[in-house]
Amino acid sequence: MRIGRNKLENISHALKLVCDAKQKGSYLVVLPECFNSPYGTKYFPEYSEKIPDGETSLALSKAAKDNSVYLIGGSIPEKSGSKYYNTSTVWDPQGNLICKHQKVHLFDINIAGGVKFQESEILSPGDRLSVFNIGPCKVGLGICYDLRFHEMASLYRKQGIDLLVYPGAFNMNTGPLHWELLLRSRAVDNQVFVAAVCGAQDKNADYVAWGHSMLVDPWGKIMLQAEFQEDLLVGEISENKFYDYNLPLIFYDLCCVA
Ligand SMILES: NC(=O)CC(=O)C(=O)O
Repeated sequence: MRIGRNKLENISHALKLVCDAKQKGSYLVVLPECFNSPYGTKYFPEYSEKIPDGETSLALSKAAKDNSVYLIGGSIPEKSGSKYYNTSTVWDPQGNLICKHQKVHLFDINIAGGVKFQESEILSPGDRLSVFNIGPCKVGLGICYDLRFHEMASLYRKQGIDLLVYPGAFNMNTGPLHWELLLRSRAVDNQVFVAAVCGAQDKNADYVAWGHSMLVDPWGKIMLQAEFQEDLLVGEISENKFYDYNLPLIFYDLCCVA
């Protein structure tokens, strides 16, 4: 998804994409990290909202209900009391909030000659895992930098999740080297599907996102991949996928008892 400076335009554009995704047969729709705001700590207070009473939450709830889909609303800057969080909300097809994940690992990075970013100068970290069910499919939720921490994915696996979802915003320094590597690693480590959704590239933004949203199967195979620009990817995951490969099935059983 393209993300600009106009919050209302970002929200209404996201709603249109949810509708398009439904038209293409989607049952679960995922938006990128910080989809209502430019990604930058100087923007977070102005674009932040209370959850679930803010305008973005209300719009997401209505979009989930109108389109009868499960909707992972990427993330938005959340204001809660005197604190700010980077927060993802999940809505069921009736428009109810069924899960909320506050980014646990804040993105503090300083690459010489490259990206410098310090989420912790504004944001507070979340302190818990976030799991929800879509019928028999159990989903674990993380946000961007969370995906670097294999321990977190492994804790999700121990809870029996089938799918890990990461709204994200990797950048032009870390994206080319680490995005695909980490997503495929989390999938293979844990024998689960991994879906990660990154905002589209805008070369004029302060923070230039990597794009390349991706769906990976439990064998580490890339099922779907976007490029730099906005795109709508629709894929199907099913338990039968495990039976495509003999070895992972054995590994899957081992993971279950580990
Ligand atoms: N934006 C993030 O939270 C993480 C990221 O861009 C990276 O790890 O690289």
